[in-house]
Amino acid sequence: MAELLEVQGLVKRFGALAATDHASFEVRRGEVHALIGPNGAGKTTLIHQISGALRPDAGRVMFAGQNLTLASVDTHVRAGLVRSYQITSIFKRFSVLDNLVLAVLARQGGQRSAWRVARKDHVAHARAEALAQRVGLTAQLDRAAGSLGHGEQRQLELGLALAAEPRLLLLDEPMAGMGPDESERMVELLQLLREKHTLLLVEHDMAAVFKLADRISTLVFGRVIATGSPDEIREHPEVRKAYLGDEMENV
Ligand SMILES: Nc1ncnc2c1ncn2[C@@H]1O[C@H](COP(=O)(O)OP(=O)(O)OP(=O)(O)O)[C@@H](O)[C@H]1O
Repeated sequence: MAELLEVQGLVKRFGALAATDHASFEVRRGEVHALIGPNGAGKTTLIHQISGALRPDAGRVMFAGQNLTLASVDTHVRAGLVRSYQITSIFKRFSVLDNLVLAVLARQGGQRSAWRVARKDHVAHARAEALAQRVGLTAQLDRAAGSLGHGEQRQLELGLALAAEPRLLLLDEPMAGMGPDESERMVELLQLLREKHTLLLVEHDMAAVFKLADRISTLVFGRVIATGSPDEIREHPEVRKAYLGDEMENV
């Protein structure tokens, strides 16, 4: 089966407002899938439901054949569905290396004997260094995480998410608050990550989305009105009308 994630008719109501209103789309194994839409369309609410942070009122989340609709965030992470960009997960006074080591150890779970702990520590350090290299932070290993620039902190968050060995990585606005250089570096990094991971990203930076995505889903008023290739989405009359008029001029 090509689909890794199937989002089926997700509904989330806040009082009278349906923030997601029977939203459905699928993410295929190995693709970069972008979720776009105007402010308030329900993108974050949808990502929260997919990652397990928010319980849907109706609908289903199927991941690799497993029904995760009502499962906890931990269960999602164990299944390989991991959300990045949780700035709180960085220990700002700890070094980059220590942050990554902790993330690797958290993934490995508890072991008892001192010999095992020592051996695990050695392996964890090696993994942490490899992760730092994957996210472009090898030169920053000993720096306190809180002293990193904004873009570098986002790189570290990616490294922390990768420590969980995700099959699907959810990225909520990875370019937010970045200048053009930092954005470009993040696009390059995501291009590298796509070789090993399926990515689902919510992003307002349309240049980045159209550069990276294999397929794009457009959310308007809580519903997915179109899913398609970048060319199909660019030309889609409803998408242009609802969202992309101004945003699309340069893509
Ligand atoms: N906890 C909440 N309680 C009440 N209303 C909420 C809550 N969370 C979101 N909403 C509302 O649900 C709608 C969808 O919000 P959401 O943040 O999911 O949209 P979004 O597409 O991510 O927007 P943006 O692009 O601006 O981040 C909005 O009208 C928002 O005000």
